[in-house]
Amino acid sequence: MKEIRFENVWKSYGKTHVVKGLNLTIHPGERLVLLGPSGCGKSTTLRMIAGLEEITSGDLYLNGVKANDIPSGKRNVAMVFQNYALYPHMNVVENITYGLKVQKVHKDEIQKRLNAVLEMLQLKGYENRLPKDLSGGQRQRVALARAVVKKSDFFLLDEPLSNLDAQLRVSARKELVKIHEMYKQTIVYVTHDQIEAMTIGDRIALMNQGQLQMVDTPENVYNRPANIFTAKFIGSPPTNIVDMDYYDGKVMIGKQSFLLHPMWIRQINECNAKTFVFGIRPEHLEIYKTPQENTLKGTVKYVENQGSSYSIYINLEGHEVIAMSEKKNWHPGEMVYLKPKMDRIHIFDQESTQSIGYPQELDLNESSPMNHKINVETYLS
Ligand SMILES: Nc1ncnc2c1ncn2[C@@H]1O[C@H](COP(=O)(O)OP(=O)(O)OP(=O)(O)O)[C@@H](O)[C@H]1O
Repeated sequence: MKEIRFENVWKSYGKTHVVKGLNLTIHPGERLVLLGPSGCGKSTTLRMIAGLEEITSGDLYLNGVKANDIPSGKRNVAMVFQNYALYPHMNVVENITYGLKVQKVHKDEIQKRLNAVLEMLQLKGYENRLPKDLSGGQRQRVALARAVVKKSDFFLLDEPLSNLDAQLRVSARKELVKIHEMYKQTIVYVTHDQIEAMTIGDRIALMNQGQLQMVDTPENVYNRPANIFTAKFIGSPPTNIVDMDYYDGKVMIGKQSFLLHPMWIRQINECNAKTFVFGIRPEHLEIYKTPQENTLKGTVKYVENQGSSYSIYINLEGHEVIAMSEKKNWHPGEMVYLKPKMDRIHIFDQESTQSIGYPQELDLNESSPMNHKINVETYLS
């Protein structure tokens, strides 16, 4: 079955609660990424699955069996750590096969698994090298290989790529996906890197301060963030979040306002929130040099080169917001006109910080995060 289930799990050190009431089911064979800022409890959660941390209260089920008290060695898990934790005095082959020998796996079977994994992770030719004579990328592949040969139901990885440079990370991510397609283990992958989370995860579980914020596909986490924290954490530069008032079909920001599409007016009327916060991603905030219909006026503060585009930092009624542009010709002090793409806005309940939800008409899930399918601009003309 290969399922992992947390039921109201708490982990506390004295009076410090580092995981708070976790309810989460990780489906058989999926790649779930635990994402969140430093110290939010990701590693602790992973270590509880591995049996390396005791659970303070609540229940953990592995394959439907309560596992709170099952010792680590009997949990059928393989784990890869950030620092690889290779045995320094053993060569590549010894590192990879040590665990299997301890488990008394037959030597023909060990050889078979070893050959397969050396091939898959491009370690042929390095069999007799000690870890100190390998590059960071090769060490990381040995650590992956050592975990893979165990053929465990659960494959747990704690920031396994963080010591690699950007290029090696990309190829290592591909290798990991390849391994998963071959062995179909249930993978739990800890990272604080949202790009890694987006590319590796079937689903992302975003944590903050010991609490789960949202669990969903990368597309939904990007397109329909459940709360302000998620909207700000996912995406770079982060989502613009601005206090707003709602009045007569309009979003009021300071002294300015813009008209909402009827689908959003309905959404607001049907929700229970009384006060609101407005959100728009920089890539969904159109920027113009001349006045347009239904735009907000702001002043450019400064421009940052992002390589393929520019981030324009703008003063909007005393709030700093960011818009993106492919062009460089924006200048500090210049007046600009901003138009939020109506099918890309986010509205949150100010009190709970949760999203008020998304109009039924919006169907962004099938599109890539940068595309938007429906054209709602026409209602303004
Ligand atoms: N043995 C311990 N005693 C007290 N506090 C601890 C202990 N181990 C971890 N913590 C605290 O628990 C919190 C969660 O730690 P954890 O390592 O799970 O975070 P993380 O999200 O994996 O962070 P990072 O990305 O920095 O590794 C942190 O604030 C940490 O300081």
